Order: sequence, then structure tokens, then C-alpha cells
Amino acid sequence: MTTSTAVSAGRVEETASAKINLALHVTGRREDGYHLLDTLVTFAEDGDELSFEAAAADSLAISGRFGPLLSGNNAGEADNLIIRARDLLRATLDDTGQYHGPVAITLEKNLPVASGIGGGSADAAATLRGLMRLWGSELPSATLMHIALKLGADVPMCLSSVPLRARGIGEELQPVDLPGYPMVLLNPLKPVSTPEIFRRLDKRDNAAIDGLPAEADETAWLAAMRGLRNDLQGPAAALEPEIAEACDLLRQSEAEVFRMSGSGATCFGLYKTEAAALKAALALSAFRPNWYVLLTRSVAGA
Ligand SMILES: C[C@@](CO)(OP(=O)(O)O)[C@H](O)COP(=O)(O)OP(=O)(O)OC[C@H]1O[C@@H](n2ccc(N)nc2=O)[C@H](O)[C@@H]1O
Ligand SMILES: Nc1ncnc2c1ncn2[C@@H]1O[C@H](COP(=O)(O)OP(=O)(O)O)[C@@H](O)[C@H]1O
Repeated sequence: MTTSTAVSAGRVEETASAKINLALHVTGRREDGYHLLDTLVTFAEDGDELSFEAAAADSLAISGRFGPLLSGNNAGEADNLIIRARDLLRATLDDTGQYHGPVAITLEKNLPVASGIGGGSADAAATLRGLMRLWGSELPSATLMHIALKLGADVPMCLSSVPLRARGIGEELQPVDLPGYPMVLLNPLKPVSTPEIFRRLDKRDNAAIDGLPAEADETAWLAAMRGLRNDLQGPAAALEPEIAEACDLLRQSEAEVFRMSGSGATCFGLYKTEAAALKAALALSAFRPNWYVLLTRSVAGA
């Protein structure tokens, strides 16, 4: 039911930025089996592109390099996180008597799917942001965070898409003063199962992240990040050896910091200069033409 008539904008656009776990420490386990994390996260300047336009009826049109992977039984319209985000937001707006008319949504799926960079979570967060702009909605930030967490552990952090440290399973967020860096993402395009990676951990009470710089000093942050780790990288590389190869290629490309993101298989490299990142991306694309290589930049903290 739509209970008011105001539409604040005809068409709005949102970028769903790739999420990068620069470090991910598994520090414990909840009673429901979910693992407690301490993770340093940043976002790429690039990602999926979404648009939202008032229409006569609801629709979702998907295009882009990885669009064909989202169809049928794998996140087709009914299961797509975009649709789940739209419907959950609508239910809350309905309860508070706010407008939520029909909407035509487009998704340009540029990010590889199930690849440790949270494309689905970023799409869900972009949908919440985009529809609130389109519909002129007003919700307390706690309500929005509650909706986001229902959609997935990574969705709250994707709402702001700024560098942050996340704890719990992703609900305790603390922005950090991390500078932006030229960045290359590299993925062998081999799927890895997130639950399987968590199941294969042999240690679940690892040390938390320690000693992050308080200021945006590029060199101090690079040194701090070199001392961190991704506890999911060992199990993921054991399942998919090309992950180890991807990290090794990034090391050879003279990345200042290189590591796997999330539960894989995407790996990232951070560089001191745009020229170094460009050289790395060109060499990696030539050496592994069938892999996913993205030359981008990580966003800077506030
Ligand atoms: C590992 C991370 C790090 O940012 O990113 P991705 O690799 O997905 O990008 C996330 O914590 C992914 O969280 P989320 O998006 O909820 O993962 P899902 O794919 O829904 O979780 C699949 C399954 O993985 C296990 N799981 C997930 C998260 C967590 N903190 N502990 C777990 O044990 C659970 O068995 C869960 O049912
Ligand atoms: N819009 C979407 N984009 C990507 N995956 C989606 C989407 N909606 C639902 N999914 C489902 O979510 C799962 C995890 O996708 P994704 O967020 O890309 O993983 P990851 O966080 O590992 O990068 C996919 O296997 C897919 O079935």
C-alpha cells in the first residue's frame, strides 16, 4: 500500500563499490556457529552500477560482464539481494506510512559473483540508498542498519562504503582514517564456498587486529597492514591453489601490500603510485587474460 504521494527524484543512480577486506582476523565463534571477526575494510572507487526510476510496475533488468551469472536458480529475480532489499525497505516504509511506489531498477553487474568482495551486499546497500533517495524516505539510522544486517553481515558496512574496522560479524563499525591507494584486484574466477572456508579453519580464537595508525599517514598504514593477515586465506588457498598464485603474482608486481579479500578468491594489491598500479594491471592482464583484473583506487577515509 502506498500512503503518500511524494516522489523526490525521477531517476537516481548509485555505485555499489567493491568491498575489500584488507585484513580479516577470526577471533571467536558465536553460539549460532557464526564466526566473530575483526576486519579492516576499504572500498574500491569502482563496482556495480545501479539505477532506480519511478515506473508503472516493478522490474529488475540485469546487464554487464557478470550479469549472466545472476539468473535462474542463482540469484534470479526472486533471490536477488536487490529485490530482497527493496521489499524489506518497503515493508518498513509501509509500517511508517511513507511512499514506496513501483520502481524500475537496472543493475550493471561488473563485479565477479561470490568472490570475497561483497558485490551482492554492495548491491543491497546501494538499493537501500537509491530507493530512499527516489522515494524521499526518512528512517532513523538504527532502523536502516537493522534492515541492512537482516540482508547480510556485510550490508551495514556497504551502506557507508568508507574505510572502517568491523567487529562482531560486521555489525560493530568504526570508521578509520585510512588513506586511499592505487589498487589492483585479481581473481582467477574460481568459485569458493564461504561456509566451506569457515568450516575448514583449524583455529578460531586468533588475536585481534592491533596497532592501527590514528592518522592518515600513507607509509605508517602500509607498514601496519603488512603485519596483519587474512585467517581465511590458508583454507581458501588449500581448496583453490590459484589463490596462492594470484597473491604471488601481486607480490611479483611489487605491490606494497597484497592479500586475499574475504573468503576469496579475489586478491588485492596496494601500490604507492598510479604508474606502479597501471604497470601491474597491464602485466597481469597480459599474463592471465582469462582472469579478472581491475585497476582502481581505494577510497580515502574521512
Ligand atoms: C567472509 C566475509 C568477510 O567480509 O565476506 P565475503 O567473503 O562473503 O565477501 C563475510 O563475513 C561473509 O559474511 P556473509 O555475507 O554473511 O556470508 P554468507 O555468504 O551469507 O555466509 C555463508 C556462511 O558462512 C559462514 N559464516 C559467515 C560469516 C561469518 N562471520 N561466520 C560464518 O561462519 C556461515 O556458515 C554462513 O551461513
Ligand atoms: N545482486 C547480487 N549480486 C551478486 N550475488 C548475489 C546478488 N543477489 C544475490 N546474490 C547471491 O549472493 C551470493 C554471494 O554473492 P557475493 O555478494 O557476490 O559474494 P561475496 O561476498 O563472496 O563477494 C551469490 O552466490 C549469489 O547467489
